[in-house]
Amino acid sequence: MIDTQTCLSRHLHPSIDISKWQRTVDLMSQLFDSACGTIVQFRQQEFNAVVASLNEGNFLQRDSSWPWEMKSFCRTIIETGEGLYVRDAPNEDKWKDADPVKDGPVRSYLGMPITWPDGTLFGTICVIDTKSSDYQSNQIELLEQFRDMIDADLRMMFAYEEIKTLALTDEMTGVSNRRGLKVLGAQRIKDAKRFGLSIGIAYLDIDNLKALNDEHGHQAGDVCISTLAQAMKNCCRENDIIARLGGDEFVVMLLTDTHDHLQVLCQRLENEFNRLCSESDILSDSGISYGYCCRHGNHPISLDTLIEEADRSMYKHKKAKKPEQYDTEAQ
Ligand SMILES: Nc1nc2c(ncn2[C@@H]2O[C@H](COP(=O)(O)OP(=O)(O)OP(=O)(O)O)[C@@H](O)[C@H]2O)c(=O)[nH]1
Repeated sequence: MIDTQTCLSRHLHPSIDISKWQRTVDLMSQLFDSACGTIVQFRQQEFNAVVASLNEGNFLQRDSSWPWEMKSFCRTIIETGEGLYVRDAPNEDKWKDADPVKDGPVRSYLGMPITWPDGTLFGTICVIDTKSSDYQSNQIELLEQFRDMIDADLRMMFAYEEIKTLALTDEMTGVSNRRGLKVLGAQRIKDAKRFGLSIGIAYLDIDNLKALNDEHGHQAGDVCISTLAQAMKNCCRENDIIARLGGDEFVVMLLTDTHDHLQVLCQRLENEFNRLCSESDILSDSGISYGYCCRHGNHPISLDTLIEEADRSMYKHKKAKKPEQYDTEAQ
């Protein structure tokens, strides 16, 4: 999901062509013969100009901000959710004492609300001038067209994030899938190096899931898999990456400063899984095997190698639990 509180002028979104927004506001100032065309985001009690027209004489710059508390035209649009046209602000009782008029150059304002696809307000698109104005209805319609274009871009941004989430998330459990782990994990490896920490991988595998499927049906197996995901969500920190690699195999990737931390975490995960399973008749005999590995961020190592190592460590644990089965298989 998209964070609608992210400042778009400082954190450009890959789905948005900001040069198109810039061209739009430049055109606005030309077509309205105005001092300023701008697209403004409202977030965290603050207004921020995502783009501002580059014409000479524009008093507003990209990334300029002003607070909600200030009496501003954009604030009125956010409060009412409707467009606003003020032709001659110094001569209108309601506007003559507004800060941009009283202490600033603003004489005329035409603005419309821009809406996120979930219905909340993104901000405004506006034409601001240092002289009074008398725009015609087709000019107002033109601004509505520009507004619709920006609304459509925001819909695209939502869709992009939704598709990205779907591509990187395991549908059944809501944790990352293997692709998600690769994308998020690459950043964690960089972080480990930068902060002088170690990367830890814990590898978890459900015991005897096949038998559970055979005895109680595939749905019971699904519940068991989801229960392990839940146990991991309950025990891990927000910054840890939880991923389902496939089937009944999961990993947690985390930054840590001690190897011992991983043993403690795995033990906690096992206890939590057992606790959740003990609440269900079908899952009461379920268990997990785990293994882990840890490498300092300064030692270049691939995520795949770390996962393989943690998998081998898990395999040892599993083999120790049921040596007969694994020794027979090896022969
Ligand atoms: N219900 C369910 N079963 C799955 C899913 N994905 C994989 N499985 C089954 O989970 C089983 C996992 O196999 P293994 O890990 O090799 O075997 P296991 O029975 O868990 O035995 P050990 O790991 O040796 O303890 C297989 O029978 C798969 O068919 C799933 O999404 N849902």
